[in-house]
Amino acid sequence: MSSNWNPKDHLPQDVQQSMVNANDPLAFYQIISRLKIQKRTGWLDHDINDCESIADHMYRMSIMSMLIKDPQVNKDKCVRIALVHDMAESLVGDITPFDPVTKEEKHRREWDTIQFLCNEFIQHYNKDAAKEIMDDWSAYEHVGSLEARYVKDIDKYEMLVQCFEYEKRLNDSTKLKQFWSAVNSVKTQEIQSWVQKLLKAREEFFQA
Ligand SMILES: Nc1nc2c(ncn2[C@H]2C[C@H](O)[C@@H](COP(=O)(O)O)O2)c(=O)[nH]1
Ligand SMILES: [Mn+2]
Repeated sequence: MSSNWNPKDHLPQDVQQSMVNANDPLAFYQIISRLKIQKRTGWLDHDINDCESIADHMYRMSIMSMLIKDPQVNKDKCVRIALVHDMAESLVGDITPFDPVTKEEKHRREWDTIQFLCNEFIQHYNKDAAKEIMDDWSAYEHVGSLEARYVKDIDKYEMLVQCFEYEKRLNDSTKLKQFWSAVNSVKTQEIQSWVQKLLKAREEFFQA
């Protein structure tokens, strides 16, 4: 059953729709600044309070996308998809698979939010950019292209690299074990090869 959750109710205090100015994209930039501040819930739920932000996660994903070797893949498209895929979390927040929000409700909130950002903010300044961002976000959400498939895999891989970094800091290979089930979600051969190398590095670290 969907709630009455609405993106308009979650705008930052200093940003209102009334501030939208066709010649100034500032209001949108103030909304997405939330991504730089909002920490990733999965780590907070495991008491890692000085953890990465949503923007940190998307930044490293975009760099990882630049290193894809598969000649069939448009890497620039992957970089774009990586940079927009969690943009709706600026208003929705970072919902984990363990939060009491159904997949359908999470999708509805994120879909309503990306539409809101594109139609009520970005479009007034740059119509083409609004369409491109909407298309790139939708490609990720529906895994609508080979590029989206790679970015879905890199989303999980980046999380696992971050997980290993926290495990090394804590010198603990059990506290964050839950995250490693994501290994099975990685479908492309190239990113799966990155995952296997990561698993080997983790095994060696905790065997030493
Ligand atoms: N507690 C867990 N949290 C998890 C797990 N897998 C992902 N997550 C977290 C990571 C993010 O905070 C959030 C969603 O990430 P997206 O990049 O997909 O938006 O969910 C897990 O196994 N356990
Ligand atoms: Mn993500």
